[in-house]
Amino acid sequence: MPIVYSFANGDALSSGLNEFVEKVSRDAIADHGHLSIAISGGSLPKILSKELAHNKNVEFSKWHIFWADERCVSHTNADSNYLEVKKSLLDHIPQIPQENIYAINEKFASEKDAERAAVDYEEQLKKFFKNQLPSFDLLLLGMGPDGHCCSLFPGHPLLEEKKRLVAPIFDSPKPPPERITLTYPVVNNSKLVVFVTAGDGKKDMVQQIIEQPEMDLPCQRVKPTNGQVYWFIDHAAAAKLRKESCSEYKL
Ligand SMILES: O=C(O)[C@H](O)[C@@H](O)[C@H](O)[C@H](O)COP(=O)(O)O
Repeated sequence: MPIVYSFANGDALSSGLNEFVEKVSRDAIADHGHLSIAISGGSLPKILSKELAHNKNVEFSKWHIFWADERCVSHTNADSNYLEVKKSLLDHIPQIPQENIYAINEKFASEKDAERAAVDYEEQLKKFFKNQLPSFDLLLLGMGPDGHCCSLFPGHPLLEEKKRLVAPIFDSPKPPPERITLTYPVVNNSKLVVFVTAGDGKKDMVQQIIEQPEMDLPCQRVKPTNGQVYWFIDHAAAAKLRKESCSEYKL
């Protein structure tokens, strides 16, 4: 069962998330010397970085940063998830070694060659995870208004992908159409998955995902084999949830 934390507003949400990520980072570094983290696009990078970008208690030099999904555009294009994380987070944290930042191959992305970009990104994962099925310490995901996460959209054949670690998508209903995405075998091998979403526009979908598990929406397929799912949301996004669906926030 996912654990849902609802915060009074956007600032409180960023603050709770910052504390949580600091703890996950400390625990992972104490356990195996680094934190492997994958981050989605959308509104997440801004919510995440608001406090985290200035957090002096995090050993960022031990971070390895990946993307949960990425759009096939150049690194300087406004649609780039890499650019968004760079601007909001990485540019403020010089301690993260450049070689620990695993962006999509810019050549393939600029050429909109999602197939080669996906193969290349899968190679990056295999290298880092020493040919084992990747198991991120922390996967941070947004939730789309249709219940998608990463670039895994309702009814799309990619929901059934079992072999590839990273898959191309050419017909994303959310623009731009060409993207790459982690697949469920990787998503569900993560140690922790945290969904982050905010705002009134998300309240119906949050309610369906948390309280109507039979709907089989992409976010509901996120069930890590050996990991926990958390939802960090604001009161506006939680407005239609029953009180019992939310837990009291504690570290
Ligand atoms: O690159 C992307 O488009 C995504 O990674 C996508 O999965 C996003 O996280 C959700 O669509 C939520 O986006 P919002 O938080 O902006 O609604």
